[in-house]
Amino acid sequence: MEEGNKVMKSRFRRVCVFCGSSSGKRNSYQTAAVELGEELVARKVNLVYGGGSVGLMGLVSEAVHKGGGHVLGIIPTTLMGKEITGETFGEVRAVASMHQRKAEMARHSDAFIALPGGYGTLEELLEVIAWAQLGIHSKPVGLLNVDGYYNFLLAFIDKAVDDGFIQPLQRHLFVAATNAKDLVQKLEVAVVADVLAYLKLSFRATTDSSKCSFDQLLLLLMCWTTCPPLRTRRWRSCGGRWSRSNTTLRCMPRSRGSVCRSSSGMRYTCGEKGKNIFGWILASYGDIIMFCP
Ligand SMILES: C/C(=C\CNc1ncnc2c1ncn2[C@@H]1O[C@H](COP(=O)(O)O)[C@@H](O)[C@H]1O)CO
Repeated sequence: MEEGNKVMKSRFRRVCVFCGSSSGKRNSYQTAAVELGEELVARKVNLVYGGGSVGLMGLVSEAVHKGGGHVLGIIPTTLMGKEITGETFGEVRAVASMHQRKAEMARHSDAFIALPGGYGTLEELLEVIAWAQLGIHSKPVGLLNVDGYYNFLLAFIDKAVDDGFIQPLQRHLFVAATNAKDLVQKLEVAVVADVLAYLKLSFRATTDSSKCSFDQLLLLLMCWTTCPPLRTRRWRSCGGRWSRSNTTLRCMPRSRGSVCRSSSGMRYTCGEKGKNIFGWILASYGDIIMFCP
C-alpha cells in the first residue's frame, strides 16, 4: 500500500472475514467483497475465513487468492461436502465442530471484518465483539456497512447503549465504515479496547489534564509503537513547551485556543482535545475514541 511515496506495511498478518454464504441481492455487496479482498492483497494481509466458495465468501477468498495472498479456510467436517460449500481457494483446515472453527478462526487472525451476511455472519461478528468485551482477545473488529446494510444493527446497538445494556465506551469495541479502504485504515489505527478503557478512566481521574502519569505515558507509547500508521504521521507543533518532573510530563501550550494540525489534515485546538500531545494521539484515533479530559 502506498501513502505518498512510502510503502506502508500493515500491522496485520492475517485478517478474518465473516460474510454471507449467499451473495445478496445487490451488486454492491458482491463488489464490496471483491474490493475487500483486493485491499487485503494491497496491504499484503492474508485471509482467514469460514472456507467454502459460496456467496460473498467465495468472492472475497477468490480475490485474495488471485491477488497472491494466502487464504486459510477453516471448516467443520460436517460442512466439508463440496455440494455445500463449493470448491475452496487456498488452504483448507478441517475442524470437528462449529465452536472449534470459530476458536481457530480467531486464533489465526490479527483482526476481524464482517461484510454483509445472514445469521452466521451476525453470530460470528457479535461473538468476537462480546469476546473483546470480556477480554478474551484484544484484536480490532470492523463492520463493513455496505450500502447501509447494517444501519439497523448500528441503530439497535445505539439503543442498547441508551437503555443501559452496553456501556458507552464499549460501543467502540468495533469500528465501521462504508468501504473497504476506509475500514481497513480504521482498523490499522484501532487500539485495544482494554487499554483505551483504562486510559480513559485514568485520564478522567487526573485532576490536571495537562499532566500525564508514567503508566499513562507507557500505555500511550505502547499504542504508538504497535500502530505504524500513527508513527508515520508527522505532527506539527503548536508551540507547546515540554517540561519533566519525576513522574509527569507536562506540555504547556503557548496559548489556549491555538490550532494544531496533523499531517492528515485533522485540526485540534489547544485547551480542548489537544491539551497535550497525548490528547492529540488519542484524538487521532478519530471515531474510535474521542478523548475529552
Ligand atoms: C447452508 C448453506 C451453505 C453453508 N455453507 C457454508 N460454508 C462455509 N461456511 C459457512 C457456511 N454457512 C455459514 N458459514 C459460516 O457463517 C458465515 C456465513 O453465514 P451466513 O448465515 O450466510 O451469513 C460465514 O462467515 C461462515 O463462517 C447453503 O445455504
